[in-house]
Amino acid sequence: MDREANLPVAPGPARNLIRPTAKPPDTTSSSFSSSPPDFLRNVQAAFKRHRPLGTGQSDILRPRRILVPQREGSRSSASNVGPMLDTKKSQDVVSLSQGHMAKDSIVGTKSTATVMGETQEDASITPPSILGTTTKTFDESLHQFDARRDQPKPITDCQDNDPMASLRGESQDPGGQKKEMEWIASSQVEASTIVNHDSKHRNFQNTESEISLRSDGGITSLLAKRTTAVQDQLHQFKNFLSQPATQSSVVGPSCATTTSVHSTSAPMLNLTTCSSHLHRDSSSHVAVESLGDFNKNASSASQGNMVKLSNPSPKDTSGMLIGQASIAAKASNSAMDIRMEVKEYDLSKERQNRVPKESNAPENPSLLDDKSTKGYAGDVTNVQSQPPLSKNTSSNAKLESSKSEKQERVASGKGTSAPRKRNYDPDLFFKVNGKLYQRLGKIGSGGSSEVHKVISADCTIYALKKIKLKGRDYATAFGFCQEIQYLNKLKGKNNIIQLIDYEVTDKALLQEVMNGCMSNKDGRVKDDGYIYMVLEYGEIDLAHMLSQKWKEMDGTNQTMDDNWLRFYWQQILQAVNTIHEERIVHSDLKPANFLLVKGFLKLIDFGIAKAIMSDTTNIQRDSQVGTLSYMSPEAFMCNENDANGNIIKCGRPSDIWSLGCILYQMVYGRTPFSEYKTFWAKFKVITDPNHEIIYGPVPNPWLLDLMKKCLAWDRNERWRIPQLLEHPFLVPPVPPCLTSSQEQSCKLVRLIADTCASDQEASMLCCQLEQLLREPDLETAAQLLTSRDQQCQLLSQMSKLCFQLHERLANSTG
Ligand SMILES: Nc1ncnc2c1ncn2[C@@H]1O[C@H](COP(=O)(O)OP(=O)(O)OP(=O)(O)O)[C@@H](O)[C@H]1O
Repeated sequence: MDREANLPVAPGPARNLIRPTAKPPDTTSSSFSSSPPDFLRNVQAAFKRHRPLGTGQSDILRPRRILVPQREGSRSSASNVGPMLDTKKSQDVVSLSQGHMAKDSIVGTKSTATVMGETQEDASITPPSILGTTTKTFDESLHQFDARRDQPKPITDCQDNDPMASLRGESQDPGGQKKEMEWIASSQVEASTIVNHDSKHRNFQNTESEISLRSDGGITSLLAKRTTAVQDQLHQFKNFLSQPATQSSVVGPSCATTTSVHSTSAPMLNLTTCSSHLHRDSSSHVAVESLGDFNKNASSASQGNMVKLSNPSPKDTSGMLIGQASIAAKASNSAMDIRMEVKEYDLSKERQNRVPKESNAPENPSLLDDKSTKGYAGDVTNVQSQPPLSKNTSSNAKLESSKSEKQERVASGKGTSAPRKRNYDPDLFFKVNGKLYQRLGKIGSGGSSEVHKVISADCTIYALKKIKLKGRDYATAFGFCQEIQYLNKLKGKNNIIQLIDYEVTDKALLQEVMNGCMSNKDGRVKDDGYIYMVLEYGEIDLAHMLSQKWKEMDGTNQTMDDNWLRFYWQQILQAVNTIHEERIVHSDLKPANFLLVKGFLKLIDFGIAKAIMSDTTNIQRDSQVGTLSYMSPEAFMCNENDANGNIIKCGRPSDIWSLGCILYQMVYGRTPFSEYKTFWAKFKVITDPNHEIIYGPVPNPWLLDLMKKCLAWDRNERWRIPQLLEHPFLVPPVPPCLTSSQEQSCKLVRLIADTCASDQEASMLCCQLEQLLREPDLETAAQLLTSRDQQCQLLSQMSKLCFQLHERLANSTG
């Protein structure tokens, strides 16, 4: 299904827009300049873009993209949070290898991903700031823990009765009473591992673990036997938190909006998110709620399936109970619909509220530690710790992990005897250039990569793009590395997503890219190499913003608000202008590649961008690239000969066409060729110079003109961005003072328009006529008085419009 097909359709008459009629593709004619064999060759080559790993390789050095019929819908839906929706997944990304016949063809099928406000996973979590000293203190605490953990501890199998108890927040003390969990931080655990127990397949996308930090001094041991696994956890936290924190001031004292995740992505609440409740309902939902709601929810939580977590008092120095709880193996992936909610709360207020409540807590750390040690009778590991909230804050903390895989490892003794190769769990963390980033959930996956939401040690949320190199041919890997180059080049440009850090594990490959040459053109990357890119995090992409906007307007008579359009269109233009000025052609412009970061659109995904050589204004691509619905005619025919025998090249105008498609979609809720469903139909109609794009009526004729300026079939006729930025739609001309006769004429036309308001086409004609009367020519008004031709042209335009209007009205009344 077309990506745009997922978008809400603008109601035709209600919006006073004429929907372009779905014209069946003309299968008999094509303007494509190739001869028939060439045509076939092109088309076959077009299908060759998908190169699964391990297939035959090319000796031509080129970056390639693969056709992605359907992307995984990792972004879950919900209603109440600003969503980050993965509309992009539903798009066809097509790369057409030029001049190569391919046996295997991939039809540009479209995904059926729903895009209408369906996710809330990506609502940003804004953690509270952490003082550097806090981190240090926490680190010290971990050291203390490290010292103690080596001492033998009795292991009690207190969990066997109910392995879910911990997850649900039920600790089973000797009296059998359930205890509340006072403070929790959750981390991911492999749901699929839990469910399937497939030791080979360690796909942690569907996982979630919980690490809960308890300040409840009365909690008895739940998890004592997993001391070694706990050590792993602590090591990870220790490493994570001991990383230099440079940007903690970025985040404010209030933390976290709401996050909801389904099984494919499981964002975790980091330790510094302070306080939360973990709620798991009977249908396997896990929710983390704010402390602000703690009391409110206490009663319901105590009725079974809720784990409550709260921020310890700042003065409360306490021990850290660490353990792991296994998640019941009976849970299935499909049933594992994990939902975490972290609601914003005011940390200082929270502290004020909590202090009296916890006034009974021992203030002497040693006392508490002592008590903890005694109280848990060696069943648990106690750590005198200060939580990372403030330097005066500490907690009884209990870390729980429900990673059954790890438990197995620990149980089998491997965890303790095997030498530790890594000091972090790769399932919970990414390490880029020595810095750890904790996984919060998978944002999505592109044709070649997967992108994760992560949090750094200084509590900043980033997007981490991970590209697997193994098995890819070197040319492709080379292309991936080039994205880094472009992003480096675009550093500091505020309308381009910023690359914070990166690592290419295959250093030789990166070196070659940086040197601009590639020695190993043949062969595939054998080593288990990856590219990691730490990027600014975008909250929502334009595709989903659009779908939301249309959804809001659904059922109303409104048309797309001109000011909304102007606001974002200008940002889109400026972003693309930035790269064009740097002589970079993006080649895959589409709404999904514009991300909203702190209220402004930024351009992403330079995976197939190309630099324009200094001696030419166009680039000759080795492959044709883009996403079908936004691909320019020349992108389909790249490197072919045009009617004049010139080689067709893709340059900046190709991006302008894509921008025209985006604007069209912003105005009408669908792309210009959305009615042509198959690759073939699109190919044919887009490459046909005689095909007329149908524009529905719009209240502002400048808007119509703007779309036409971008979607001119002839690339030389398309406007460039500097012109577009000055277009009257963005910079409306001061309305001229009309003469009385002009005013009279306009009134007359408006009268006619009023009488035929239900006839959209007639309304549009009236609109255009009035525009001509008000300001005769959109482009050459200045020349009008001096050019007889222009005057004649204007008159003929007017008479043409009058004639059409006359015909229209005559037909409708007849
Ligand atoms: N910085 C970011 N912040 C938030 N989400 C991001 C970020 N970068 C990428 N994404 C999301 O991750 C997904 C894939 O990203 P991206 O487009 O960069 O990958 P790709 O492999 O190049 O995709 P494709 O080539 O298929 O367009 C998209 O859904 C995109 O919205």
